[in-house]
Amino acid sequence: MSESATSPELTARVLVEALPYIRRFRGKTIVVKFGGNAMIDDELKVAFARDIVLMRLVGFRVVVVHGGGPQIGELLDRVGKETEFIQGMRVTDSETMDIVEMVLGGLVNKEIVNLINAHGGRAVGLTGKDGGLIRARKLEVQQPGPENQVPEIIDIGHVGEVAGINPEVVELLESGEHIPVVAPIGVDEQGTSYNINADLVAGKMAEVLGAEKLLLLTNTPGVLNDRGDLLTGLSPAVVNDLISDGTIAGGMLPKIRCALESVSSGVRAAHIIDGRVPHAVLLELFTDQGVGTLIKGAGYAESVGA
Ligand SMILES: Nc1ncnc2c1ncn2[C@@H]1O[C@H](COP(=O)(O)OP(=O)(O)O)[C@@H](O)[C@H]1O
Ligand SMILES: CC(=O)N[C@@H](CCC(=O)OP(=O)(O)O)C(=O)O
Repeated sequence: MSESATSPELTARVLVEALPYIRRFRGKTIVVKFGGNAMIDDELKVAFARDIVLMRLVGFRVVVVHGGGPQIGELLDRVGKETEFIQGMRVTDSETMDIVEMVLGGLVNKEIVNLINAHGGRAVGLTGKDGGLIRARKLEVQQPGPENQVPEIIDIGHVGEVAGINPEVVELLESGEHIPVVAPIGVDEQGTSYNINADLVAGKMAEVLGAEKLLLLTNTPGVLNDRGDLLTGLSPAVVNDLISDGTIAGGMLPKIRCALESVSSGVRAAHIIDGRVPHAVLLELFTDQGVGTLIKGAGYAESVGA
């Protein structure tokens, strides 16, 4: 249905049907990760911004964490710098780190803030440096060697993982009904900057804030098997098998790992959903028509009445 194909009756029905979902999630924290690959279409970006504004206005405590991989790649390309990924992580030397910081903390962060504000929200952009939000440590990447040999640890530069999150600044913004928009850059005790995969930041943010839901928007319908079927209700054992046989690879690795970790640390549910579908966030939150891959945590309630 196109956005204009509505009638007053239909609008009223849709609003009434949304009521139980609004009651369920009002006052609860929803962390939404907006992936770089779902962020390249202007209309989708506007639909996303409107979804976020609506969520906040009906009383959900929404935190946006964004990526920007394709946008970083584009600028690196323009300046003639090659880039490489190892296990879904961008190898980041000092020069690349400067570009990452400019693109994520500058261009991408401010574009999202601007869009949300243009549609009536009150977004405030942050990197992990602001208010000491994200403490990082260098990520150790293990490259599996031949059988029975100790895996080799390889250095991929300024790539970090989350050592800690200080949620004070986010809580302060939320209490003023602002929408925090977080770029995945962290800093260690020495003040060194780190490029952190945005999925990892979103997962930890959801854990620390005790989120009801973690929504990871990406550019596929969810986790797919080797025949391209959508998989859902995945357990850690099944995920490990899918990683071992290479079905889950590349950018899906950090996504699925952080989804599993977040639900085992108290987040009620993590969803990997298709950000190319207009209003994917609203479809997930306000309807029973689950989209994408759902990973349930303890205490996940199946129905809105629960
Ligand atoms: N089993 C899988 N199911 C779905 N996507 C997969 C799978 N394994 C690898 N991928 C890849 O992971 C990509 C999503 O990760 P990524 O490109 O990092 O997205 P984002 O920019 O949204 O974080 C998909 O486009 C796909 O190419
Ligand atoms: C270490 C690492 O790989 N960092 C990512 C950060 C951005 C990101 O995660 O963007 P997407 O969500 O769009 O993939 C990068 O440099 O691309």
